[in-house]
Amino acid sequence: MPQAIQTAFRKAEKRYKRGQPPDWDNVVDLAAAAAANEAVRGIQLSYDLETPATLPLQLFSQRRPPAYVLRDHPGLLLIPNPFTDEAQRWLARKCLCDCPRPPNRTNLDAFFSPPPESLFELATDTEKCSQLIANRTQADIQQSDVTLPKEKFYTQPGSPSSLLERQRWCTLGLQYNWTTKEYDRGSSPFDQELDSLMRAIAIAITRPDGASDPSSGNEYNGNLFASEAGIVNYYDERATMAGHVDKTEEKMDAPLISLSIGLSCVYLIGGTTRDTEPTPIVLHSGDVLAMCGESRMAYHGVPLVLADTTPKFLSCPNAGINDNTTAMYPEWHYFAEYLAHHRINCNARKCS
Ligand SMILES: O=C(O)CCC(=O)C(=O)O
Ligand SMILES: [Fe+2]
Repeated sequence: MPQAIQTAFRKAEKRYKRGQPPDWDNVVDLAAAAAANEAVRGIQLSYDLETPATLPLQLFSQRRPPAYVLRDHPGLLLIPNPFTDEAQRWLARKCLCDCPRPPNRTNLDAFFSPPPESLFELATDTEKCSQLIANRTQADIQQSDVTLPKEKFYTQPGSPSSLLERQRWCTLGLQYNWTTKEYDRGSSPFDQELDSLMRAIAIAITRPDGASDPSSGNEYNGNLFASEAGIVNYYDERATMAGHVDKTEEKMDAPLISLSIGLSCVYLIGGTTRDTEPTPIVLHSGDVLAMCGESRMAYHGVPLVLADTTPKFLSCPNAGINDNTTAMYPEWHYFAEYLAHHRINCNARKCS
């Protein structure tokens, strides 16, 4: 048996494998019993979560929402859903329509010529939904250094909805180059509204000057934060993300800020090697997770997405009927259908 199989992280991933009864012992679920769980400790945010004036809606339902750190994972900070329902709908739209389009890249770019619109918009536009998107030639694919999957799907033109099912990630801002394993400089601007949201979080989690108790494990001054690179991950109910460390950024002192929308999942946070026993956490729609300080170097992954867990204000076809988003999204039922069966994760990093 290869060594990797036996690590504590790998064993935990197997405990949450889909299709078997999950092992809920010791799972940290802040929505269920935060105070009762010894593995977590409540902390006070040092600054208010303030909606940036440039954004078209109220993002946060509280200025100082409860926040938590984990006893065994210094620097990992969790804010259970601080967002208004309207803000979650706005974020979902951003991640589905604005982010996965050129010049940002997606996992499908190696196989299909990316259209100017997002696949979600094409798949839900009654006039455009049946158009086919051209696949790349075998020569293009060989040049791009990716292995052509065995599936026949990747060798013929695809409909927007069939491609949307296989859209797994898009990159934001500086684009990660999988060949050189570095970021390409100045490749595309980071969405300004998303950046201002991420900055608002970075500021709120900053430790106050001179505080003697480094309670959050975050030493970084959030006023210096800027989202330079990021990823939007799209998970269907079967998707997982294997344990890894995000360490390609030149400097790792700034927090990595990560948001969840849609289905809940089990998230594993471990240590700097796979041999550290990870702690399983349930992440729900709207939860904010910040990997600060030493947790920035920690193994983490998503072994399980939990079906039937999307909140009604996202999965109900006429959600938001009474708020400002009605005008923005008259066709919410398309989003509702997607979000009922997917989890979206959007994360931002400062690299320099
Ligand atoms: O989906 C998540 O919560 C984790 C995503 C992640 O670790 C990454 O994109 O590097
Ligand atoms: Fe990651």
